[in-house]
Amino acid sequence: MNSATPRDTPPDGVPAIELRGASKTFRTPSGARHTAVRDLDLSVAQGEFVAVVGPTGCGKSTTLTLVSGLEEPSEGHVLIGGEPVRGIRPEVGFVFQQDAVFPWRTVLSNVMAGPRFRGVPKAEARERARDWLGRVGLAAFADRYPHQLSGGQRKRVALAQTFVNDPRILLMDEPFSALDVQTRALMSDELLDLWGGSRPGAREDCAPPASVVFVTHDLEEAIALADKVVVMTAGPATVKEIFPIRLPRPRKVESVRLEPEFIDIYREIWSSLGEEVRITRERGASRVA
Ligand SMILES: Nc1ncnc2c1ncn2[C@@H]1O[C@H](COP(=O)(O)OP(=O)(O)OP(=O)(O)O)[C@@H](O)[C@H]1O
Repeated sequence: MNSATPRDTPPDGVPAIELRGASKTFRTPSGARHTAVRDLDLSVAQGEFVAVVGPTGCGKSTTLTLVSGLEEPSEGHVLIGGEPVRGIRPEVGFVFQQDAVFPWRTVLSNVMAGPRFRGVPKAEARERARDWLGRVGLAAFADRYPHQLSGGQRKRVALAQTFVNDPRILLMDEPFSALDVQTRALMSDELLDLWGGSRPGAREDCAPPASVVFVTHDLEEAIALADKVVVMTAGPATVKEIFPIRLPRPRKVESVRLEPEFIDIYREIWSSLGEEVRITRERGASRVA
């Protein structure tokens, strides 16, 4: 990460993100109440990479929305660095499935937009944007417009757009799910490089890595990327089980998934997750019937 903007990190031992008994109930258009998340306890340590998996519609995105400050919990607490979340915070970065680009701006201008919005002078913002475009392999594409890029290249722009702001917290909601399988694996490796490039011992001049919450439907992706995998229950979501992933880093997703240890942990997590997927399917079937 860019060492030009040192970030405030919470004191040692304070979790980067904490949800305590968090619940979220929405009012639907018909006026009914729908609980998306209930009594959720989750803690993400500083610099930790946490993947969240759960059946479709269970409440994973809602959980991210609570951490982002876009929504407030109906009950319970959401803390960042030990402080209650009130609104969107500048140290939080997002990457979603959809691209969040200005179609009328060049790639460089899109990557500069975040720092400019945060008050960074134009020349410095341009220099930082160029640096990050280089790191994501798009130095030669700075003057292109988003529609002139492939899906994988647009995702790289999204990563540059996010990392250029030096986020302390990184929230990712199925960021690679629209990509083909090979591009997806490549992007996962690139994400790990960008995130872990500043891990202690790797580059001592840089800030510690961001704390990541990565929502995905893909259990292989979750295990390959994360330090721990959180399995959510069928909706309303709460934490069912947490599995530490002790596969060594640095990892390459295509090779790590062939390790016997990977296959063992996959089986173990799937026996927990599969049950929730079945419950969700059965509910869907009984609603249709
Ligand atoms: N603003 C809202 N108003 C009403 N209901 C909502 C709102 N946002 C989400 N929901 C409902 O809350 C539940 C959880 O939604 P959420 O998007 O968090 O699930 P998810 O696990 O991310 O789903 P998926 O895996 O399909 O992406 C769903 O039933 C959804 O319809």
